[in-house]
Amino acid sequence: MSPEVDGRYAVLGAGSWGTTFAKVLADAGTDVCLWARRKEVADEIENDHLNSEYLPDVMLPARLRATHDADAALDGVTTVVLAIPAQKLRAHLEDWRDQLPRDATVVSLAKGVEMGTLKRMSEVVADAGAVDPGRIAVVSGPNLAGEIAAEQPTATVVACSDHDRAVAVQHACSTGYFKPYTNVDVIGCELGGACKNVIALACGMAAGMGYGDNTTASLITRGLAEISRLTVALGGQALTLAGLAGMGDLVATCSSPLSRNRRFGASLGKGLSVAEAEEANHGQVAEGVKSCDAIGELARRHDVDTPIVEAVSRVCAGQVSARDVGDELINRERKPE
Ligand SMILES: NC(=O)C1=CN([C@@H]2O[C@H](COP(=O)(O)OP(=O)(O)OC[C@H]3O[C@@H](n4cnc5c(N)ncnc54)[C@H](O)[C@@H]3O)[C@@H](O)[C@H]2O)C=CC1
Ligand SMILES: O=C(CO)COP(=O)(O)O
Repeated sequence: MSPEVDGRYAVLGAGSWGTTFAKVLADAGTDVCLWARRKEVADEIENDHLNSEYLPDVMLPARLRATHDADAALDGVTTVVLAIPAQKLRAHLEDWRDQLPRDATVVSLAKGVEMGTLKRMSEVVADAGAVDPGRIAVVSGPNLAGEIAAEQPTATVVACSDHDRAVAVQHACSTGYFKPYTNVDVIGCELGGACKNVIALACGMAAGMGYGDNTTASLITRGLAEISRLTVALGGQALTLAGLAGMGDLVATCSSPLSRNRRFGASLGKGLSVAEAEEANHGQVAEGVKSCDAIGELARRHDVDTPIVEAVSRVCAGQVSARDVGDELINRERKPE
């Protein structure tokens, strides 16, 4: 049975994207409660309609409720939205598994691949949360939280193998500034979101070294080729990557100074160490730094060539400088496009 379009939502995770997505839901008229790991963050959102740490300039809608109590947030919901960093999702889901309502749609916002298991986020949700894959949706697209929180027009993709569930989430998060499309290709949408973070690191490195738009465009386009090959090898659709969750997100993340992954790469390109780059990102997550190894390993296991991902992994592991790896990439074997 498909859920009600106007059901109750819990958003778990009150960082930049969780808070912004909860605002989108509230603005769409959806009944939504946001769970924050820290009590003071929940209290500030509930009482002052502000998340000063992640979105200091944004007044949140009064109808958006917040709590530090996950049980209270999950009570009676039809849809659970997970806005936790990729590598932390499993541990949280194991805690929440028994509280997830049996028929609820579970939506993953995270863009990553789990280290060690090499699982996509929907696979982690199925596994750690004991959720049937037909109930799992992902939201992915060119969605820099700060711009959406400022109500700048943006499109996205809600992907679920159960089209009715995708449509229900689409309706619940449609506003005058946020336009969701549906797709049934969960694999393609997830890989688009996870892999573009790694390509954004590469673009950041190039920018940090002083290179301009030709280098960025070359990395975006060859990155898209890597992501498309991997997606097809894993059973997704190449065409998905021509859409919002592929090219769309690559363009936004690889070009924007707001992207944490691009900023992290720029720090490395300027010669900072990984630890220094982390500090420069003020503790905010740059998912590609962790996911790059898992994506590279996934590609090797499926015999897919991903030279940019491999290059980024080696820089993030401190094995080689961004400049040396750039030279290696440009001097690779010449071949047809
Ligand atoms: N910020 C953005 O523009 C977008 C982010 N995403 C994805 O959404 C996911 C969440 O990202 P953001 O909200 O931006 O991250 P963030 O760094 O802004 O916030 C992370 C949130 O997770 C919470 N959290 C819960 N358990 C945690 C733990 N064990 N360790 C660390 N943090 C924990 C933090 O308290 C915080 O509220 C990521 O996978 C990211 O790639 C996707 C689209 C846009
Ligand atoms: O996923 C994002 C935009 O779509 C956010 O990118 P960053 O995590 O690099 O900021």
